[in-house]
Amino acid sequence: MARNMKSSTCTAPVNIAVIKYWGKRDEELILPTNSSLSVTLGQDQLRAKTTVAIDPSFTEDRMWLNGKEQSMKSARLRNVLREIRNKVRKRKADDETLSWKVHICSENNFPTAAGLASSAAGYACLVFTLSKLFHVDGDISSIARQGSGSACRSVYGGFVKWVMGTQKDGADSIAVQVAPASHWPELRTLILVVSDQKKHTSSTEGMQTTVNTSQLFPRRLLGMEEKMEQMEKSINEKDFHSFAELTMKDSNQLHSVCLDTYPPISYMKDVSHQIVRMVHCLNSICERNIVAYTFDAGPNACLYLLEKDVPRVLSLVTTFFPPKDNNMEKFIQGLPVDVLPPSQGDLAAIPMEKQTDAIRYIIHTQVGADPQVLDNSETLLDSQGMPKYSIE
Ligand SMILES: Nc1ncnc2c1ncn2[C@@H]1O[C@H](COP(=O)(O)OP(=O)(O)OP(=O)(O)O)[C@@H](O)[C@H]1O
Ligand SMILES: C[C@@](O)(CCOP(=O)(O)OP(=O)(O)O)CC(=O)O
Repeated sequence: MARNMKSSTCTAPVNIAVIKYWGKRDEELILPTNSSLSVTLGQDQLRAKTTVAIDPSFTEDRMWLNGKEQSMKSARLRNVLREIRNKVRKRKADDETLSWKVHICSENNFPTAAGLASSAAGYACLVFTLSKLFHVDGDISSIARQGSGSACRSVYGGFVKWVMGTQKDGADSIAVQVAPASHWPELRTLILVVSDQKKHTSSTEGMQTTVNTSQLFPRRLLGMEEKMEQMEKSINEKDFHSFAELTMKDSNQLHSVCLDTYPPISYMKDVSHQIVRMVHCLNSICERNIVAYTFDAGPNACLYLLEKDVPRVLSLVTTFFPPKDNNMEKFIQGLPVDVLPPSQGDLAAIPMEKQTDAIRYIIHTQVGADPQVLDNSETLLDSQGMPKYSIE
């Protein structure tokens, strides 16, 4: 009987980098070879939700993800739990809860392990929830980092940089908020989901092969600090044109070093390249950048743009990449938007073939807030500390 059970339930957001993290200098501690910067996305559309419970009667640490029990053998999971318990021990060496086992239950409101940064939201959520349950104060990004590098940026909302740091133990490799979500409320994101299948080469494996084999990679590292400064400036000044240019160039460079990796890694598909073409054609008609693309370790495009340009960009996306059934309500998920037919001028200036069913669906979202603590009524675990909903 779980009599003394204490629990906490929280949510955490996804983040999509505009200056990408790619490469580690320490695999165990997850220390990067360059600093990176991301935009945290809205949790109504993309979030992980996690309940963690502790009780003296639990006999082992257990975890369920999306209704399925997970192995606790994962080194990253164990590292995160160890780091939280170390913080509790530092505060009070004989804290009785240190010997209590944890039950973790988590679910994502979007596809897991499909190139939509579920590991970032998932580990940030786990660490944030553990920190609330164990009353751990101070920086928690360096703990989330040890779950998945990009997770450290999901512990804050708005615009977040992960400072690579120089210390061997990683103490200074932490995430810092550059600006809150309220700084640039007009910024929007359209995630064009080309595939939500598991990717062929994981980010972890791909970046290590790049570090070991790419001759272009050291050249990339030389320019990173300057790019970080330029990106921070473009965000502080809300200079969309520069923000977009830096974002697209960094994505292109990441995928170039992936191709320069041996054997080569190619995450983008034909449709990804068509999206790139469409964006450049549109920006060229406008004589300035009104939309930017960025691609992570998969073919899905993440477009950044301003609210006023969403209808125009969506009219082109839905014209060139329409869904099979023409059901726009199902096709465009998230923030509401009116889809209008494209202008004749835009159509004439963008010489592209229509490709039906190449994009599966679109998620329309905006810059989002910090992780959130939820009310106890939102718990995913029952009074015995077992998942409330169906488990496989
Ligand atoms: N809510 C969650 N809580 C804890 N761990 C999670 C959660 N969601 C995902 N994970 C962990 O992240 C793994 C998926 O990470 P993976 O890098 O393969 O995919 P992704 O993060 O969705 O894609 P990408 O990193 O390319 O954006 C899962 O197998 C699980 O270990
Ligand atoms: C392309 C990226 O999304 C790579 C993310 O890599 P991960 O954070 O998933 O890798 P690990 O630290 O090995 O877990 C770029 C980014 O998010 O900055």
